[in-house]
Amino acid sequence: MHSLSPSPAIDLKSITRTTSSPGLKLTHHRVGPTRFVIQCVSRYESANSSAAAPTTRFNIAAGHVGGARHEWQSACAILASKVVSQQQDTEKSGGGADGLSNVNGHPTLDLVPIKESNSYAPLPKPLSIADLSPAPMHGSKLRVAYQGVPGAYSEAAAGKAYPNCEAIPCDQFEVAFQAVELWIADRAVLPVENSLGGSIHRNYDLLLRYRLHIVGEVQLPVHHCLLSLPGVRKEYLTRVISHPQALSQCEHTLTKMGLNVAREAVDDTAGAAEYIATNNLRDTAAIASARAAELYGMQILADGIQDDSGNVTRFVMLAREPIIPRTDRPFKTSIVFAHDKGTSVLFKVLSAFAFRNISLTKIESRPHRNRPIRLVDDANVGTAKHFEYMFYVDFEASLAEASAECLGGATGIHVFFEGFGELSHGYDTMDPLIPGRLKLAVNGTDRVDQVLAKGKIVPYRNFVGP
Ligand SMILES: O=C(O)C(=O)C[C@]1(C(=O)O)C=C[C@@H](O)C=C1
Repeated sequence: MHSLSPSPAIDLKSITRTTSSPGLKLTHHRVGPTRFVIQCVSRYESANSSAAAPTTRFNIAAGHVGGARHEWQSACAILASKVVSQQQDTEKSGGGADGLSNVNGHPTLDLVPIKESNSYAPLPKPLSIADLSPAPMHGSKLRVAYQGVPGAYSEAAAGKAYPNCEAIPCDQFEVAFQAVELWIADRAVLPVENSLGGSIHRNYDLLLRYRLHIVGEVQLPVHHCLLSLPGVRKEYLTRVISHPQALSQCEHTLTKMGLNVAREAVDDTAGAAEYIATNNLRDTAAIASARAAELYGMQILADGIQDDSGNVTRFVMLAREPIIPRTDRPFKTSIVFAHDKGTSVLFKVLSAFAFRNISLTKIESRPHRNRPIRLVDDANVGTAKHFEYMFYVDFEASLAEASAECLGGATGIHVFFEGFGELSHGYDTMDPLIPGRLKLAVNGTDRVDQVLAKGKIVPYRNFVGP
């Protein structure tokens, strides 16, 4: 599996255009093969080095839920100035233009002409009021980032969440977060859990690192197919590749089909199909959607191979701005907290919800990044007694409702965040209280708002079923 770790910051480096893989034989022409690739530098933040680490490709093929590629080009207007300034930095530092003008063998998309070193650098385009509105910046379509390539379930989820949007594929979850933060995309739609495979922890962790807000959710029934190159029979297969969630969602069915062959994890389901088509692999099958079969010229060897016909994935819709909590319709709210007394007081915290008749719809725990282990002998040193966690809780109430608003105040328990990771990317604990931040009280005496501004709250839009 291709992943970024540990938590690199990604800077835009260049924008290039590629054409479809030469080996790929498409049997149709629905998807134009041009793809824009934003190349990023992953800056690994270690104590002794801020050196640029290996580059990360940021794939953006425009508009597969709708929208034309040239619109994407204009959508990059603001980014273009950043690209150019970074190019010039590189040139100044002796890096030359090679790495930028020829990335992975692909010619650069010259969005902005590169000037001679003695000419004026292009000034950044000033933001206009339109740039600051939550509406799409360029053109009429909302641009929605998702992880994967066209044909991925996440692309379908983006289309379900925002019909007629321009879906923007990203090669990693983190890139989708970055795309929204950098205004390349207006929204991101990312999976957080599946009814068979469980939570997608990576996205829970990323929610804490980035300043995006959950503004809604969609549920997508996931119907898997087993795909191979045309003419390939099941008996020829030595390997099945797919996204790890998809592999786990089909495990029993594959075994029942007698496919006791190697399983290999790749970044996304449709990417697995694309990989097989590109490399003409006749011994490998992919688990992916029927749409991926169509896009990459694959045959469907078996349909509906998920272990449970009710296989559903829940995706969150992310935006730069939170929605304002209201009471005119049912709301769902999501919070994440750690407790200074540790995990042992979890029951007390949760009882605050029970006392107010607020239903919890999900609780998820993740390791506490800053204090993963609590030492609890007399001096609070010595033997590790238990692990510490952060808790993600979804509950059915709007923060505008009195019951939820006074939630923290009534717990009498000090619930707070201790800065998570890089504050520049995560939540600034010194931020003033803004709508959408949890108001939790501290033992009745402290200034509630100030302390509770440390809590992160991400309200959902009204929850509507699948
Ligand atoms: O690979 C894809 O097609 C995805 O959209 C990713 C993903 C996931 O991350 O869980 C989404 C839905 C399915 O459950 C399987 C995979």
